[in-house]
Amino acid sequence: MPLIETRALNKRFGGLHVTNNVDLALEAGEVHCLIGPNGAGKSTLFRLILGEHSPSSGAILFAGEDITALKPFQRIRRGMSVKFQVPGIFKALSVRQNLEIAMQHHYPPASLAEEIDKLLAFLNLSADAKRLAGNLSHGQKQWLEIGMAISLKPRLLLLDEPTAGMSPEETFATGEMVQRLNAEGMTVLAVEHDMAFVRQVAHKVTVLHLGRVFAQGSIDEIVANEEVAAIYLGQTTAHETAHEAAGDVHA
Ligand SMILES: Nc1ncnc2c1ncn2[C@@H]1O[C@H](COP(=O)(O)OP(=O)(O)OP(=O)(O)O)[C@@H](O)[C@H]1O
Repeated sequence: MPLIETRALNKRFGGLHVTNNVDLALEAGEVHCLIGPNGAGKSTLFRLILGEHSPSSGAILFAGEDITALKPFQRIRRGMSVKFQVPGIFKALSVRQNLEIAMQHHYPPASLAEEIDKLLAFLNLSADAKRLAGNLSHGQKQWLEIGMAISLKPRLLLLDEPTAGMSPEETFATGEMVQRLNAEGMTVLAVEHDMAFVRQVAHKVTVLHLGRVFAQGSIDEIVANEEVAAIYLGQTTAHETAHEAAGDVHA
């Protein structure tokens, strides 16, 4: 049984058909990346899964249970969590205080400090625990936000362009975090434009185009798909990436 599944999901904004009959299923333990050109409907699909939009028709199932009518907080309670692109951290508080706010009602006082220490280490933020969140680098702010999203140990983590604005090194470190979370059993759905990140983490890739599922498969299948290249990656990039995947350094 998939952990999260959309069935014939549709969303219309007036005359605009933004989500068109989308069937998407993630098995527990999967890292799945959602890609597609601007305006393809990625954010809308995300918000439907999270319950911030209600679909025009279709259903969403979480661990087999129909959650289509549930509010976002009810979905979060069942084990979903999201990190949006714009950090929602408290800039005037320290890194540690930010995590305390996210975690204080969910851990007994005796173990809270230790849990926060573990999370800080995971986020590569131990040395920055006392700094004001507003003074962190862009990448560190994103990691703190990821920390707040994973602090309650969700079963499904939704990431909206987690590496936007990051350096290649920060992007790679973020990919490692996702891999470690996944190794501990977390299922991850990420909207992402950075193909290096997608290649690093994705077990499966879905390409959305004009609100529909346009293609689905492994990253190698996706970059080798010429129709995908035509709508999204650009012919040259796709061919180069396909050659790289084949180990052809002269491409
Ligand atoms: N609340 C809304 N009302 C009307 N139209 C909307 C609304 N939200 C999104 N749209 C439209 O739906 C289409 C898909 O938008 P969406 O943001 O889901 O795409 P996206 O794939 O996430 O794009 P990007 O990569 O640029 O973020 C766009 O044409 C957008 O203008």
